[in-house]
Amino acid sequence: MADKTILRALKGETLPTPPIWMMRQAGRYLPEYRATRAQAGDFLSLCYNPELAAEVTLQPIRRYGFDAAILFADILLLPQALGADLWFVTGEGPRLSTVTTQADFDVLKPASDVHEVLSPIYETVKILSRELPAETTLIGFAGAPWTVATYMIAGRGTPDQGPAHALIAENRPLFEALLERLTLGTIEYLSKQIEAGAEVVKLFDSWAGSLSGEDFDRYALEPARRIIAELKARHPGIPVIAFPREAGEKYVGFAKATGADCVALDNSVSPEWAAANVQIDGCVQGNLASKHMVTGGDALVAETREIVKAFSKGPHIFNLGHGITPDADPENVQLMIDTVRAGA
Ligand SMILES: Cc1c2[nH]c(c1CCC(=O)O)Cc1[nH]c(c(CCC(=O)O)c1C)Cc1[nH]c(c(CCC(=O)O)c1C)Cc1[nH]c(c(C)c1CCC(=O)O)C2
Repeated sequence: MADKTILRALKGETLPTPPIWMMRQAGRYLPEYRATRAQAGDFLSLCYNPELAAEVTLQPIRRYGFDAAILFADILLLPQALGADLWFVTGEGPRLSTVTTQADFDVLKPASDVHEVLSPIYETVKILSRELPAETTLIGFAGAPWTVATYMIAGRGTPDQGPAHALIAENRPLFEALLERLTLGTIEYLSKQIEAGAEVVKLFDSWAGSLSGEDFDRYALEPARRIIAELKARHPGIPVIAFPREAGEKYVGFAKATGADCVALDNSVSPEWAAANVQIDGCVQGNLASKHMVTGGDALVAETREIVKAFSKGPHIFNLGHGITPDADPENVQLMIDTVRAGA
């Protein structure tokens, strides 16, 4: 069988129509997701139930025929596997026990111990690799160490990642020890996802944009480089997508410096700029503003066409610039897909 379209794009092939999938494609905007989540009880129970997690992963594939499915899980399961407490407050978001002192750090488990908690996730991957259509690529993922550290240090999401920056200023060795534990844990976690059947893995560094200068290189770029090098040593040829969200100018050269096969772009950079400055090095993914999934109409169509056209001279995977939101209209998703597949 010819390679799946996403794998071809990741190898650097320019396709007549870009393959497409969507961040958070299994999510609350879909009535079938809300029904399965209710059946599971709550979000974390859904993540740790392999049958139901596989079911929600498959829902957007059945409804839309996306070219890729992304494993249904969360970036905060790794801290939980390292021993942090994790819970979700409805309407607010995640809460974790915090790591701000050496004593907090000392109770965390070693990276090699994460599999006990995470084994249901590997089971979900196994189910999916059996049940997905032959043409659909299975993407595994993890949070990048910096982004996961920001949640572990603050115990919640923060607008400016202030607590993590404060820890860097006050106790850099402790911050770096936490980042190191997360780097090793991420390698373990993604390695097992690949062994279970993930064909591509993606590193989500949602808060990379709050790092600047040398801190960006040390805490966003360098951990990504190490994780990618180790994964490729263990699993030769495994493609990796890196998403240093809101990296701006730092998107330039990021793939070369880290060994990533593809850089995912948020919608704060224009597709014309990114084609000239980032896609020259290889595959890019992105970058339609997710607000169009709420507002739809002519603006959605025009913007989608512009992105397809801007990236048409090189390898491109169509996606949003960030996750789809719960208030999105499922019909707008169909309109985006139809527009991409109709060509620019
Ligand atoms: C920062 C972050 C998290 N999780 C994730 C990130 C990085 C990407 C990003 O910036 O969006 C990544 C993530 N979260 C989820 C996935 C599954 C795969 C996918 O569909 O893309 C992925 C890849 C499911 C989820 N993760 C979460 C949901 C919603 C939970 C629900 O059903 O109530 C889903 C579908 C919950 C979650 N999980 C997290 C937050 C802040 C929240 C609450 C915010 C919200 O409610 O949207 C942490």
